[in-house]
Amino acid sequence: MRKLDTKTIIVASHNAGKIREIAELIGPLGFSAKSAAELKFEEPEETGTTFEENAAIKALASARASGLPSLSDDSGLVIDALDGAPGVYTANWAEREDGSRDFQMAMEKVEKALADRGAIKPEERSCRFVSVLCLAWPDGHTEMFRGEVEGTVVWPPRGTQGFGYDPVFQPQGYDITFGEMSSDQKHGWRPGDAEALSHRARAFKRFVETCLEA
Ligand SMILES: O=c1nc[nH]c2c1ncn2[C@H]1C[C@H](O)[C@@H](COP(=O)(O)OP(=O)(O)OP(=O)(O)O)O1
Ligand SMILES: [Mg+2]
Repeated sequence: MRKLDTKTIIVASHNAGKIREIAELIGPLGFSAKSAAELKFEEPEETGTTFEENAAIKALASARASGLPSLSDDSGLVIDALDGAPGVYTANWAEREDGSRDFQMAMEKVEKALADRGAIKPEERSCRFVSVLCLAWPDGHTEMFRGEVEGTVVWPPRGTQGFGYDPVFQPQGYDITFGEMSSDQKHGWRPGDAEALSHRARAFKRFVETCLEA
């Protein structure tokens, strides 16, 4: 296992919501973070069939382009009643013909798929958000960190905070969705805390414990 040996890190993402969340998580740790989007790096094709493969593709592309350690996130919503869909294809479900994204449409697709399967009761709508963070170095070394948070798909969508599918995801043990949470609440973690809430904060906590702490 390799420790992070620079104070500059590239966030290997083009998703503004994710970049903001990773910047919030990393901020208190004293790193300067720049994103692949800001640096105008080309988006690599996500040809993998697992979160790990896609996370590695993105982190390695950014590490090679920048010459700096790069942290990617590959994430998605895994719904039991849909046999794990949309899973690694969570972003694709939001894609329109012209390549732009529409998450309102994506959430409606999810709801239609669940209704078609007769999944109406909360216990029939169990799901989890998964985040795999990959830290890659320019020499090709990688470290992976996975975080998951269990929850339920709710309908209609609630809340205007967060991004993506947040308005339809209600984490287990809460009566509000990620869309109704402040980002601090959604992370549920600050450096030193023993627990985190979101999939991304849970994976990030592992990254901190593995690559930053002595
Ligand atoms: O906390 C989250 N709250 C709501 N929705 C989320 C979250 N985390 C992932 N998601 C959904 C939306 C995203 O579009 C897709 C991941 O797709 P994924 O390919 O990993 O990310 P992306 O294409 O949006 O950005 P990029 O690949 O440049 O990092 O799952
Ligand atoms: Mg992507």
